[in-house]
Amino acid sequence: HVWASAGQDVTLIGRKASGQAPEAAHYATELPQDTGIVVMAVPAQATADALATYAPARDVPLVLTAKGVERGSLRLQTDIATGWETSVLTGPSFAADLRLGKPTALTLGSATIGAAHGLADALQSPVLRLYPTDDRVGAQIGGALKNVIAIACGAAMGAGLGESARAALLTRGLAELTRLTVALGGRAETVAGLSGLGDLTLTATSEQSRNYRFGLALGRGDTLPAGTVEGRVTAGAAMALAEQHGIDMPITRMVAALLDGQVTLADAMERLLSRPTRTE
Ligand SMILES: NC(=O)C1=CN([C@@H]2O[C@H](COP(=O)(O)OP(=O)(O)OC[C@H]3O[C@@H](n4cnc5c(N)ncnc54)[C@H](O)[C@@H]3O)[C@@H](O)[C@H]2O)C=CC1
Ligand SMILES: O=C(CO)COP(=O)(O)O
Repeated sequence: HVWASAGQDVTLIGRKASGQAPEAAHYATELPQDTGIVVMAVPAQATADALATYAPARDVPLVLTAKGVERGSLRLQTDIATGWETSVLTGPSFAADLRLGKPTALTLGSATIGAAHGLADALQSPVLRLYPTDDRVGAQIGGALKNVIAIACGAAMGAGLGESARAALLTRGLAELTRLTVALGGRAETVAGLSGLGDLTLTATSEQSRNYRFGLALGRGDTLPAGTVEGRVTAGAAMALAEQHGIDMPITRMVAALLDGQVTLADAMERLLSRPTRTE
């Protein structure tokens, strides 16, 4: 019951009942009868389990914040949360910035634009500006795939390939996000917004990002950091989705192969650079 806004009572699900960290008190371990909006903040691979454990489907809005594609099933987050009125809150935001009250702008994606406007009004604040959309697919593909591209950008920087190479990976990575979004029924204009370009820019250039730091360590040959690095699983899952839909995603494919140990970083970069050129 944190984050009460516009008269709505918001329940936050995002910590296992056994988690005893100081902030555990902010998280619910069961849904109160009178909840108005449920916000879920668990890793993408834990969404199905967290919903089954803590949140039986209700006739209230559920807002998902996880950024990733489910391993095996290849489901987007909204396809996991069936039985709910599901929305996604996504875009460029480090939790640490939000916590300090620093200004942030995000995308709020719902099944209808009316629902998205209603939730945006309820959840936004003077420092949290929300842009409604009814393109949940585009918003989710941007959020999920930017983590994979951020790993590639971190790896390039860690390997000393330079900022020009990073800019190339970021831009061609954006083209991959766009192709997959359109193939899955989303809109290219969504990818050009906060949930795609915005989040990719943040994540692929900032050492605050866990995905970028993971890539940096990979590129430097350092010990890989532990903790939540969503792009690790999503690289393979997104590649499988791309294959299902006949989409070319060379950077994502190289990250997936690198993480699977099928190629070295030097091989991956060489293969990317030696691809036949085509019109941009
Ligand atoms: N940290 C950030 O700045 C941002 C994170 N996100 C996304 O939010 C999602 C969660 O990220 P973080 O909160 O940073 O991860 P985290 O790893 O810091 O925290 C995840 C929390 O989920 C809990 N959890 C794990 N499995 C669970 C389950 N089955 N049931 C209930 N709770 C469970 C854990 O106890 C932990 O407290 C990720 O998909 C991430 O990409 C999105 C925007 C910003
Ligand atoms: O999603 C995020 C920023 O928008 C957080 O990124 P990381 O998970 O890479 O830290």
